[in-house]
Amino acid sequence: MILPAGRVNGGVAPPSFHFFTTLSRICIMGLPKFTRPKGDHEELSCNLYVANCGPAVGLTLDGIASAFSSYGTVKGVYPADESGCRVIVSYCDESSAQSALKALNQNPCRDLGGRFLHIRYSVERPPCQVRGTDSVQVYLEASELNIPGIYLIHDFVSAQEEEQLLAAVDARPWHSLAKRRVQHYGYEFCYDIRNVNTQQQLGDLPSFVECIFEKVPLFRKLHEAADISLDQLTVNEYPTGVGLSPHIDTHSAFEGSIYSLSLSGSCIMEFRASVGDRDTNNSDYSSNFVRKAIYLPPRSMLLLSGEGRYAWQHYIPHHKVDMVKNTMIRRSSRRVSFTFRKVRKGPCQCDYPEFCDSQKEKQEIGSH
Ligand SMILES: O=C(O)CCC(=O)C(=O)O
Ligand SMILES: [Fe+2]
Repeated sequence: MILPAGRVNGGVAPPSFHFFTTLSRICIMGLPKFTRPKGDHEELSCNLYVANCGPAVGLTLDGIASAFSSYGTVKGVYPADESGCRVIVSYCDESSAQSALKALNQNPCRDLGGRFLHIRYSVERPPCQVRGTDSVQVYLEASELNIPGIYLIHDFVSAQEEEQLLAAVDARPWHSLAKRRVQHYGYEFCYDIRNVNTQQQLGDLPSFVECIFEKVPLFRKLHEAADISLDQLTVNEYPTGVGLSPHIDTHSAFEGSIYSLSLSGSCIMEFRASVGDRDTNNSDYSSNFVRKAIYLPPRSMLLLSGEGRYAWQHYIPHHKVDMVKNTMIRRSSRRVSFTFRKVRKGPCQCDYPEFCDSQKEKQEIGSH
């Protein structure tokens, strides 16, 4: 089923929705109006910045509000950022905030399971940040992204198929990378050269992926080249909060269509493309890039093709909580993705030479 805009995960609340809140009252573009003070600034305020506290450490915003209400009337509790472990507690008056800070800062909080809180008076976020320099609009539908060649189908596999696919990979050996685990089928992907060794075939893709292949033609309605034969599979297992650095899958390694199925947990995937002059000394994610993001719920299948595959970098931010349409979605204990690709046998001849290692190589040889 392809999901209509405005619903998350088929309208069914995933477990992480226990931890969501509406931020629109105090947020602009997803960033709260109040933030952590810089240095040792200690000016009395009705708003407290509370660290080591929030949905990512198992506390609900309601539970936090209730614990802080012992010291005065709490107007609201809001995520301070996307980490899920820092909140703003807003009181009606400064004296309540002062009492709470004195009682709870660096002390175990009995009403929050004995948790040690780190509390400061909060300050107003500078106006440039309130405008949201680091926030990026997260869409639910690929069509809203407006990047040619990117498609998403929700509920691509059933909950039962998801369970079977996870059981199948969990019964096989994982290979540990620094922050996540992987399995490779068909051909091994070598991270040091960001390419595959085409001389070394690992065998056919395993039979447990047949239920996925049967449904790939569903993409034909969206994209005419959808029935390409895929021969390489990388399974990634990301623990909570682990993401993936910005990259374009090497053109010379894989052909045009890349499919990625999300299982077990959700994440947001961001896309970025450089605009104007690129400042090579500035590696800041938000500088000189146009950025867009899409929410990938469990059981959804993403297709990267054309411009979206060849010219846009994709990556998964390292967040424990994703902000989606003013809703906080806590990442679950793991996300497992199945990325299917077709190994390229000759050089890439795409229309994006600027991003193409095959065509750059040719230019370099030509200029010698
Ligand atoms: O986990 C995903 O969905 C994406 C993986 C990916 O981009 C890659 O392996 O190149
Ligand atoms: Fe990728």
